[in-house]
Amino acid sequence: MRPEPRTRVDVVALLARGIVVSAQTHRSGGPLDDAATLVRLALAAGDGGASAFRVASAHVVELLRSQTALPIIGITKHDVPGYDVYITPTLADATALIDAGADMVAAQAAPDGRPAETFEEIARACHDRGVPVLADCATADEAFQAVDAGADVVATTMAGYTHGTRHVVPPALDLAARLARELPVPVIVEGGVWDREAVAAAFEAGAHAVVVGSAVTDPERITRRLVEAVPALENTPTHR
Ligand SMILES: CC(=O)N[C@H](C=O)[C@@H](O)[C@H](O)[C@H](O)COP(=O)(O)O
Repeated sequence: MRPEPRTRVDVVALLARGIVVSAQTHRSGGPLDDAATLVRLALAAGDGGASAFRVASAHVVELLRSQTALPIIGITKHDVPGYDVYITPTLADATALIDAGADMVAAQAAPDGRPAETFEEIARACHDRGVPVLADCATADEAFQAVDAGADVVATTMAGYTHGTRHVVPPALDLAARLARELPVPVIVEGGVWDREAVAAAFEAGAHAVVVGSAVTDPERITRRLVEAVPALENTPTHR
């Protein structure tokens, strides 16, 4: 369901004040590690009001594109030996996502370098195709550099997940608030949003949109969280 052509500005505007649902395989080889299943998860989230989707791999983008006109943020995830960057590390990854119909490409800010093209080169190539780029960042410095390199949007995705930010417990609302104050581009809160309070706090911090993944699309974690809340036997009321 290819939408009418959208400008970069249109795509960013379509995300405003929405919940973007990230439908990704959370465990490789798990029961949800299947493109058609992930697309159904995304579409169900769309029925619940998701304003856009974030999905991984050109194949999933293509399948989802055939069934929705809502904006799709595409990523690829793969390890590159010798580098920390794993979210859309190369231009070939970005190009494949655009060819598959992604409205926006998300790529990780990589302060320790990328295997081939720079973030700036990837952003320029996406812009040449009319596609905006989101920078998945861990720190304010990464976000500032990404914007200088052409990022249309920044997200707090990596805060708490890189060597230097292990102390951060997502959602990284302080980071989001600082970025919203200091950057000329919209800021997305992504990572660790599990409840309505976190959604409200993210928008309070100045978020343009909020990306929610596991809390919607990872039944293993959702279930484990509830299972862990079962009281120990001695605290359980006795039934006769
Ligand atoms: C750090 C990293 O690799 N984050 C990934 C980015 O695509 C996904 O694994 C997350 O699920 C996504 O960011 C949404 O976050 P949460 O699942 O916490 O709502």
